[in-house]
Amino acid sequence: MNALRNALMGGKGKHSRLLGGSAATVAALYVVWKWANKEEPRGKLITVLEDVADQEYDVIVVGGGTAGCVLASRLSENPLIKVLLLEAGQSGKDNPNTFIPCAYNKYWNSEHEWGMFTEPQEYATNRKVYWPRGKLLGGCTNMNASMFHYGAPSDYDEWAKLQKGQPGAQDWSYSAFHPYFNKFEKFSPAQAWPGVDVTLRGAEGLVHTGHHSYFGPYTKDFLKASRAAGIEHSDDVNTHKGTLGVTKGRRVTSESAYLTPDVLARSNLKVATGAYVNRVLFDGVGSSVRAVGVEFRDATGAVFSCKARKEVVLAAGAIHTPQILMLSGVGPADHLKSVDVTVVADIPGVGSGLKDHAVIDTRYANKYSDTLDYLQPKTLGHSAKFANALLKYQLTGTGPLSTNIVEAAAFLRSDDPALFPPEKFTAETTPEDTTTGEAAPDLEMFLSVIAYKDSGLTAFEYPGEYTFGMHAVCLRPKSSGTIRLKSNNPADAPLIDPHYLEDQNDVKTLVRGLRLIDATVKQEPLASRINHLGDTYPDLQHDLSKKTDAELEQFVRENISTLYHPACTARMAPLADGGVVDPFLRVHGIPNLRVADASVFPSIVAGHTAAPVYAIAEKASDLINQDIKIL
Ligand SMILES: Cc1cc2nc3c(=O)[nH]c(=O)nc-3n(C[C@H](O)[C@H](O)[C@H](O)COP(=O)(O)OP(=O)(O)OC[C@H]3O[C@@H](n4cnc5c(N)ncnc54)[C@H](O)[C@@H]3O)c2cc1C
Repeated sequence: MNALRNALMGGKGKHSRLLGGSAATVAALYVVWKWANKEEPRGKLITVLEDVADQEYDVIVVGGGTAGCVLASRLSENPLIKVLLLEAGQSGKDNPNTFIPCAYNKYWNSEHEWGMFTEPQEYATNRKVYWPRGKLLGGCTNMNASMFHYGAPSDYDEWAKLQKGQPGAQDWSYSAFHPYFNKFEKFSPAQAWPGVDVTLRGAEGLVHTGHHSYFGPYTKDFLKASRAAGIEHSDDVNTHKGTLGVTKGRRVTSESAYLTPDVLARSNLKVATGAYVNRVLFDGVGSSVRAVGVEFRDATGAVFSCKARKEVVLAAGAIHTPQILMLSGVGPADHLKSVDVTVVADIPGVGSGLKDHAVIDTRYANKYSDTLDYLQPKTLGHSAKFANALLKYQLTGTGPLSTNIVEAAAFLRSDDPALFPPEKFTAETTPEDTTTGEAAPDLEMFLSVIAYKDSGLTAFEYPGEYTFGMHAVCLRPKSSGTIRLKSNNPADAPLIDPHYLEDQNDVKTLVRGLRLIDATVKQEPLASRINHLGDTYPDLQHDLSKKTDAELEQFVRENISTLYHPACTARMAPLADGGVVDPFLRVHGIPNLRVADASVFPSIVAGHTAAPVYAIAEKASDLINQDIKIL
């Protein structure tokens, strides 16, 4: 109940007030009443850590996020395997910020979010960029934008190639890995989008996907304007060309999909929340080092441990997995020594190779009052609209609150001559081809149902009531960064340094993205939407076409933000190539320590990252089952 009240009234975040006005309060009370009458059983989550400490398990999974819930659920299907899942956060299942698709930014700066910022970014005017990450069962699937995307097939063929013939390498090629996407997915076709080939999509999985139930007029205009700008339409979310949002009205998280009450009732599975893992414990030296357990703490700092008979699997995400590895003595020896951590295995690639999708956000004043600015009410009119939307959502699970904020997106190539004709775009402004194949993108463009700045953390200057945002994403960044330890204290957040825009190619790609945004908003029917009263506001970008490339570059450097897709910090690759795990996801030299989350991406996919993480976790569960041989 508290969670619902916090969500509606804005929680702790300084810019997270969602509801205001008396009409909205009536609706909120109604929702509270409905809510009080429909709580589901929570299953057996363990919050007193003494209840799981000092015991032995076959497999300990560290981090109950996107991948961790899949692993715990799949591994415990075998009643003979005793599994422990340790998650720092709490359950997100009953939190309205989780299940209302558009409410995810209400988690920003809350107790359920890690609240991290990057180091000052040298090539981005020394700004620290906010990096929200879920601290909840289900991890970032509680707060992602629900855009469901397999990524380009050739991205996975590249993954296989980067393994350089190690055993198991070919199992990561798209044809071999694709069944794991199908395994987790349950796709619901929609009449309005007949172009999806359902035979390529999963039908029996636990994660429900489909076209979004809310699709506003501004998004229809975006699709028409995109076509007029030369972008081909695609009904299928999972080609390189076009994509539309996902779940129907209610968000699916890896917790809600995989840790159902039936799964939690299994006697061989324990799921502990509020458990912060400090480090992996080892036995042996040199080539005989084995993971034998983990040490963890509760919120008061009390320390516990437990033993792993067979394996420890790290699934703490692309920031915390390398942190835990390094705190455990697995990482670049020089760095570990510099923070007084005893080296167990010198693996230079740990925490290196960090990639993220950088995004540049632009803002437009909307002439019509149909965008969803009232999700962050500024006026009484907004509050009344919000109350209506809330009521509709509660009664039907549909309507504006079921938007995922980004209802459509385009995946493109920055060297496409149809979009960037050579007579207008010179060879020197053309980014190098960083894609994995002709049918793979390096640029994404999308429209948001409300304009925002800095992931919504800071307000922008424009007093008008209705806006929309346009955004461009660099999908194949050449810049690459690091996760490093600040100290050997596990409670210290790690140092995040993505080196945004260090490589000029990323800047060129984003400048092209801005040119494309400009060309698209100039097409009808989007062009007619723009309210020219906003032309003079510096925080709106109505004037992109008047800017030189140098000015656009400066705009990119001053405003770059994250699309929240960090990956590649414990890469699957040969040790000599900076790899951390082999194609069986085993840490090089420590065969019973695995990693299964976004850290292991050998290279960043040119798309959204949740789907490949689900698929990795499904595959990892099979790999572990095959190896530990408990029949
Ligand atoms: C705001 C936002 C929007 C996004 N939008 C999209 C989108 O629309 N589509 C898409 O495909 N992807 C999106 N993503 C990215 C996608 O959700 C992530 O790439 C993916 O969920 C990462 O999964 P993971 O298992 O690697 O990590 P996570 O899901 O982050 O899981 C890691 C888990 O480990 C826990 N943990 C960390 N440290 C410890 C510790 N020491 N002890 C115990 N537990 C620990 C965390 O609390 C967390 O639950 C978005 C992400 C965010 C944050």
